[in-house]
Amino acid sequence: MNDCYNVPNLMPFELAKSTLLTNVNMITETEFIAIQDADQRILAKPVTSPIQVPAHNNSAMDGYAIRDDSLQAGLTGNSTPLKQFKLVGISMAGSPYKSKLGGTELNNGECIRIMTGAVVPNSANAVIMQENVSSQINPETKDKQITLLHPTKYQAHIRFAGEDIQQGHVLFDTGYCLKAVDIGLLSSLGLSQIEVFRKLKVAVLSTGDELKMPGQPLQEGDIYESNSQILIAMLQRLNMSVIPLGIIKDDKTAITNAFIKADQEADVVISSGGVSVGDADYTKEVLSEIGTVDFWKVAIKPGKPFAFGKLDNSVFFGLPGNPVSAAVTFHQLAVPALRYMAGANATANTQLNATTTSKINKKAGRMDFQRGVMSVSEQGNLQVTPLPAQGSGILSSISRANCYIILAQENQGHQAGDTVTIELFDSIIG
Ligand SMILES: Nc1nc2c(c(=O)[nH]1)N[C@H]1C(S)=C(S)[C@@H](COP(=O)(O)OP(=O)(O)OC[C@H]3O[C@@H](n4cnc5c(N)ncnc54)[C@H](O)[C@@H]3O)O[C@H]1N2
Ligand code: MOO
Repeated sequence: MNDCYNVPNLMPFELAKSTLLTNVNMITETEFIAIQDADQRILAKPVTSPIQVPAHNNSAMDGYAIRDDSLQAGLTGNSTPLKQFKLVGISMAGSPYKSKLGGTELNNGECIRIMTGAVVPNSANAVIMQENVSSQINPETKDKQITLLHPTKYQAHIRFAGEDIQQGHVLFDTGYCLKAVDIGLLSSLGLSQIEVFRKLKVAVLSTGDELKMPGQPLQEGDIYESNSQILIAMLQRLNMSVIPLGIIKDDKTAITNAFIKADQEADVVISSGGVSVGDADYTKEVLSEIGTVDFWKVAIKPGKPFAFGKLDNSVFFGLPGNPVSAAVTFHQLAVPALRYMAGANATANTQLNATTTSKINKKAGRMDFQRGVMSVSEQGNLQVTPLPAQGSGILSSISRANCYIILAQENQGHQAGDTVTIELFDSIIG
């Protein structure tokens, strides 16, 4: 029975997480990059808008910009239907209206043809969709004119200069992690480069004599390596520079040499396996000999034998070998620290209440991150189905999950129908 209730010296999860954050440093080096390369990069300086957006009043519709001095703010439908306007010119996107004499404004009773996005003259006080007018030649003056088929509102369909972003406005603070639409926003401000923190360099290695890379034949007792594949994928989603160091044998000298090499190349070294108390578990021993162990063993399940420490130049995370334990400890403990080191603002994953559809087994002693499938019941309520296989070696179970069921350290399980806390998988693990 692997019951750790009576095992002393297990650090509570929240304390482990906060200890990690207070024992790592944020990188200071920054670089200028093209905005096309800025997705998921972390800002090293706030971004302030150099211009106002939109730069000019412009039309939200294809149609006609009119000047009707009887239109007023706050009144609706106050332009008489069948009112007529003399057509004096055209404003296209990128080519504003100019009269034959070079004027850019309208007189009362005049209109121009206008396209979506084209500059609206300051003197115009509404844009009319072309579907809502008829156009004809004035029989007396022979001028081209339009007739409004419906009343219009004051300033209808005009997008105003600066209504999106004011010049000088701080759009993003230091530590903001840019996403795809933000790149478009930066481009809309005319910014071609931004200053970001350089990428964090993270070395990943797996320890274990039994481990083989996919593609190699398995001898008796061997298994295919999976932890580093999970970690590398998550690090890539975090947009960090990964240094893959492969599989290291359960040999103290080999592990020592691998840790020293990793420390020379990376800001962070992450190993998995060999961190428990078995005869071939050298991770913690080597860490204490060539670096320091800040803490070892956390009161969480899966992932109890998690080690955190420092090497000469880098921070060290020793993850347990069981694949689910490695994935969960990386996600729950290492990721917040890595994000902080990379310069990113803290984020919290979404936690919700849900009804469990089946019994949840749990002994007091360690905080559980059970794996579940969140869904919406026929009645429209949030529910969670705990996955039947919660073993820390069962990868297929976490692969099917879309959330954690979070059970506090002293919690002793639940009956079907109870309300539990779930945490939705984020884009790093999910
Ligand atoms: N006497 C005790 N034994 C164990 C304890 C304990 O407290 N006392 N803790 C258990 C818990 S909890 C965990 S978690 C594991 C963690 O052990 P290690 O970190 O030393 O991991 P290993 O023994 O090296 O491997 C465990 C398991 O995982 C497989 N593995 C390892 N690396 C990989 C990899 N890269 N890819 C896929 N699978 C991997 C390995 O073959 C083992 O099956 O210790 C318990 N024991
Ligand atoms: O219970 Mo271990 O912590 O298997 O992951």
